[in-house]
Amino acid sequence: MAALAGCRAVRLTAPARVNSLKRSASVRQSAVRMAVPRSRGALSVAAAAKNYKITLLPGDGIGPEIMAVAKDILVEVGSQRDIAFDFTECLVGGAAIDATGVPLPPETLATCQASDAVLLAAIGGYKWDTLPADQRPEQGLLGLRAGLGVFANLRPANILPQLIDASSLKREVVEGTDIMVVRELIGGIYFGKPKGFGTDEAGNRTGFNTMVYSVPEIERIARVGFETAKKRSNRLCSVEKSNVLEVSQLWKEIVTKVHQEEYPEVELSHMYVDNAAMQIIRAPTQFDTIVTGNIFGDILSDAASMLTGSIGMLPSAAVGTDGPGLYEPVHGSAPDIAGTDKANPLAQVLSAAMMLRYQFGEEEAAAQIEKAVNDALDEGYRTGDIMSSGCTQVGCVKMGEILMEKIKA
Ligand SMILES: NC(=O)c1ccc[n+]([C@@H]2O[C@H](COP(=O)([O-])OP(=O)(O)OC[C@H]3O[C@@H](n4cnc5c(N)ncnc54)[C@H](O)[C@@H]3O)[C@@H](O)[C@H]2O)c1
Ligand SMILES: CC(C)[C@H](C(=O)O)[C@@H](O)C(=O)O
Ligand SMILES: [Mg+2]
Repeated sequence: MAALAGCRAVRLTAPARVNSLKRSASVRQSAVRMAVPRSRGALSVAAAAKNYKITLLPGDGIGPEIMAVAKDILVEVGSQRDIAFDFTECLVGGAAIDATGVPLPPETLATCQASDAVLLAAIGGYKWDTLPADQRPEQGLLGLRAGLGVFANLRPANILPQLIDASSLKREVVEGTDIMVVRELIGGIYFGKPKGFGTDEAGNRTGFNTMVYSVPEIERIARVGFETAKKRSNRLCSVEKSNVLEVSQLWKEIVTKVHQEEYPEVELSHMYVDNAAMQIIRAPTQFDTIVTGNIFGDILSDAASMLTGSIGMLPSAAVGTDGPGLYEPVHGSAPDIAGTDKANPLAQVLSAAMMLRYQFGEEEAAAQIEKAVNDALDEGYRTGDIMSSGCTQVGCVKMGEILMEKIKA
């Protein structure tokens, strides 16, 4: 491909297999029809049975360290399964600001939009913290989510038995936790207008944002919530603040309508967000699937992450009705440990597994990666954030090597 400013093509192709029939292009799938891959190409013969175009966005802080691990794992799994990945690395966030002056260069967005999936690490850091809000690295991430139309963010928080002792809560509280937060990702207070700074009648400076949702925006995320719940234990909890906010009153009304008209078989409950934050800590196993708005989902998914031992364990998938999804850890760029080889790469690696499963329907490849993670934990390997007594502490690079051994075994 032609070199784009801020983007670098890295072609990593699996060994040739002559005479193999293949879907020549990659497969995509929609948010709601996640289990049903849709072929975009005709049958033909080529080097690898499948070829997926992936944009890699290492970003800032620990991003490049954890992305390196995930990329190596993908290449190895791909070569074992006759899958070729065409990787293109692009700049986003602070790295893009430094190189181009903006957090989301047009080349980066165009490359992401033209790919089959986007794997992001994290953006942000101290260096850019003093920039005006509209020029910060975080705007790159918001622009990317909006530009890809990925309105549904699936953030699973399930406790792995090996990590129960790494949770800050008691074993009997967290054991059995398996929550899926379905967070609306491209609306609500993050994107509502008007927003900005002003002056009130008394001459005081003000800052303001608008939390707004339209009926179609609520309907589409509600459907993802119900579909997700149906594939799990058929229970959906809609979280809002309808005792105070009009936007939440509409949210509750529309979720209830979609339930009655389209998903009466799913058990629906409603909860105020402040209570939900408390209940997630008090008794997390009461939750199965949660559907909520942008900012509430941001906060609740960080809270849920600590049930599992560390935010360094939690992957996520952001999907729209069609086109490339965005796969990223729930955590940020962890500037406090960047460059020290202390980062836990597992959320990034598990995000790559989610990409294989949700975007491409590569269930076996995804499960192979998840098993490698499980095996490494079973053998007692831990990064610092999930360390418990009796385990072996390793850095990011070493954890990557251990995963690679498991994948190759
Ligand atoms: N999706 C994203 O790119 C994303 C998400 C959240 C925050 N951020 C940005 O990241 C920067 C730092 O934000 P923050 O400190 O509030 O949140 P953070 O998630 O980066 O870090 C919070 C704490 O968790 C630890 N941590 C996070 N990920 C870890 C990992 N993989 N392994 C080990 N420890 C890990 C960090 O060391 C830190 O102590 C900010 O600029 C913020 O805007 C980006
Ligand atoms: C960095 C920030 C814009 C982002 C968000 O608020 O969505 C982050 O906290 C997340 O959870 O992905
Ligand atoms: Mg967050």
